[in-house]
Amino acid sequence: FQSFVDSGSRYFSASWGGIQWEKQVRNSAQIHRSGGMSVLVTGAAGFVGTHVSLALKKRGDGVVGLDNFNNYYDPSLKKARKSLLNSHGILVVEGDLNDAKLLAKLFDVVAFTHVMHLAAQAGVRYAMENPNSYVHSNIAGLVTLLEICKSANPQPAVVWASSSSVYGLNEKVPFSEADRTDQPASLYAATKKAGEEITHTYNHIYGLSITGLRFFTVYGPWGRPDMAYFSFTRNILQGKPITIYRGKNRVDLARDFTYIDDIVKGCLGSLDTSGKSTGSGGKKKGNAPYRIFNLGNTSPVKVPELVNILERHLKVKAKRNIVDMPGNGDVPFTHANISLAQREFGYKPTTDLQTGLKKFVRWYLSYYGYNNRKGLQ
Ligand SMILES: NC(=O)c1ccc[n+]([C@@H]2O[C@H](COP(=O)([O-])OP(=O)(O)OC[C@H]3O[C@@H](n4cnc5c(N)ncnc54)[C@H](O)[C@@H]3O)[C@@H](O)[C@H]2O)c1
Ligand SMILES: O=C(O)[C@H]1O[C@H](OP(=O)(O)OP(=O)(O)OC[C@H]2O[C@@H](n3ccc(=O)[nH]c3=O)[C@H](O)[C@@H]2O)[C@H](O)[C@@H](O)[C@@H]1O
Repeated sequence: FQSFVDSGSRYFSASWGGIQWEKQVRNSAQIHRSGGMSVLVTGAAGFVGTHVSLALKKRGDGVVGLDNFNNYYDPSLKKARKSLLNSHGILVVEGDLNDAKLLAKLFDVVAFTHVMHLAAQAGVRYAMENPNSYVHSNIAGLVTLLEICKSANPQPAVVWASSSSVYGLNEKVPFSEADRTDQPASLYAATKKAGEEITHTYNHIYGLSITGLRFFTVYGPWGRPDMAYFSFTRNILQGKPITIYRGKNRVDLARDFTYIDDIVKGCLGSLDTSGKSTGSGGKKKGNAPYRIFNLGNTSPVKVPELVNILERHLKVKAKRNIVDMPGNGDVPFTHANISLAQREFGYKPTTDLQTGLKKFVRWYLSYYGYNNRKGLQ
């Protein structure tokens, strides 16, 4: 097959199909532990997708990845993550969520027990530049995927990434799952909130087991170059200034930065407790779980403090340019109440920002070849 799909910002082609391809898909989905699961991981070449795929494979679950390798940020980093996954026996199929034929084919080849849906247009501020990419991946792509899941026989359980940004202008802290989420501050947040409601209808009408995870600003090795901790590191090392946003009345912005390994544990815990979908072939036969969990660190840190920590690890002073928050969709602070996830599957983050950034910096220096330069070890 040759499929041509609109990935939001460009057209590209991806080859799939054929006996050889099907064999590769089946091999990758093979389960190597009793009671294991076969998981379709969307966004597998992304930051979180790579880590979750590796963790699933490591414990003996079958994993097939899907990613469109779009150019929102450097696709060569996505290709490098794909190579890492390949070296662990994980196939990443190149294709778009909106390619219903490809998705149907994947479900023909493998009876996936679970879908870990992480593919999305991420990033809060980019929504002002390219709003349609959010509609394409986070709304249209989500519906295409759910349509396939609903009709699959057996139906998989779906665990997917929502976002802490759904709390929007909510001022009650810490953020709890029962709090208001009807005042989004960005189109990104609005599409994630829409995702929570769209998935609810598929749970209600078709009996799909749904778990939405509200991740709080995730960071770590193999991370996303568009995020502050990553772009600050790049600029500090290159001697370029960094821009630090400041809130109303000169109040520092703060985030509940959460280390990737803690997020991975939360994803696996969610998959393990997701229960079963109850429908088959598009018909509901009983009620299935619909759950939403915060996955944060419960320990917010101000952005200037994030920069202090990076300076210490990099042993380089940042050139700080402090400006008022430009009304670009950012919220002033985030802070997760994680008691629900703690109760349901023992979620307990263990990595503080200092420790997590050390691991990130070590990876960054090695990946970008800084290790042989003086003063950076
Ligand atoms: N990293 C965070 O801080 C954070 C916080 C909250 C929520 N999230 C959510 O978690 C998920 C993973 O985020 P991430 O940080 O790994 O982002 P990421 O951009 O690194 O990963 C997403 C991957 O999805 C792929 N993708 C995008 N649109 C696609 C489409 N239409 N079809 C197929 N593939 C597509 C991209 O190529 C990318 O590799 C996303 O849903 C994101 O919105 C992330
Ligand atoms: O938790 C979430 O739901 C969101 O977390 C991050 O969004 P954000 O918290 O904005 O993460 P960064 O882009 O890394 O920004 C972190 C902080 O640094 C600030 N910042 C960012 C960029 C910059 O140049 N300067 C700056 O001060 C931001 O205002 C924010 O307070 C991810 O980018 C989103 O995809 C995700 O959905």
